[in-house]
Amino acid sequence: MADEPLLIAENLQLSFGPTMALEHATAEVHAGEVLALMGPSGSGKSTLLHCMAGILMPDAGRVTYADRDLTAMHDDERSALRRTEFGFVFQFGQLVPELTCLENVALPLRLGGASRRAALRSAEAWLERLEVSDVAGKRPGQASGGQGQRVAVARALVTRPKVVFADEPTGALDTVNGDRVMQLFVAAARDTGAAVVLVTHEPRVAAHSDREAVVRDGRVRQQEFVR
Ligand SMILES: Nc1ncnc2c1ncn2[C@@H]1O[C@H](COP(=O)(O)OP(=O)(O)OP(=O)(O)O)[C@@H](O)[C@H]1O
Repeated sequence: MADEPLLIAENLQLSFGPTMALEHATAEVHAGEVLALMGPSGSGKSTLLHCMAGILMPDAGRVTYADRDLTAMHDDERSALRRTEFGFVFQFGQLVPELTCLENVALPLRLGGASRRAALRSAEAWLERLEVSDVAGKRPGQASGGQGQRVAVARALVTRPKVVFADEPTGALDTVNGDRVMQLFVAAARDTGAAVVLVTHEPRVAAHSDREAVVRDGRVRQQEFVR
């Protein structure tokens, strides 16, 4: 693990009207590390993840990625950085329903300028790695929840992002399927060297991480090493 954190959130504050979602929240993740953000419902986990990913802008505080201040960038620059350096996995996959699973995984590469052939070849390899080659030609609606989440993981990793953000990635799955998705997800992320920032309520999901940070009342109350 590198000494310097890859991504640092410092003293973030963010209010939604009267609701103080983040109050001096501080967290960091190193390259290749899996960080789990735990904590009760409404404590600010998702808001913190969205700020770390440059999707939400804090009212105060700073997010630094590879020595670049995300909070000081123009929107275009931040969007470009999200597209090229970050990957995302959410609870319900958010795959494009009209495309096949294979086309869904190829899409980020196509948007990045890859040829159709190269993108599909790479997507095929990722589906195989996530053990869902059998749904390649199916639309997401024809795949099971667990298969859909594996496809979503493949789509998030296909561009080899430096950081993958996952918000309750197995929240809609049963324990067995959820565990398998987490195993495959974390193993694949470790292979590519990606850092993972993961929001979860479930200790068994967090058990796949290297480190846990507990979010309470908009602050990161405690960080502990799982391994
Ligand atoms: N877009 C929004 N508009 C208004 N309030 C919001 C918005 N997003 C979050 N909040 C509020 O901010 C607080 C933190 O929400 P957040 O979703 O970050 O918590 P969480 O820990 O991820 O919760 P959960 O585990 O239930 O998803 C909550 O009080 C929530 O109601």
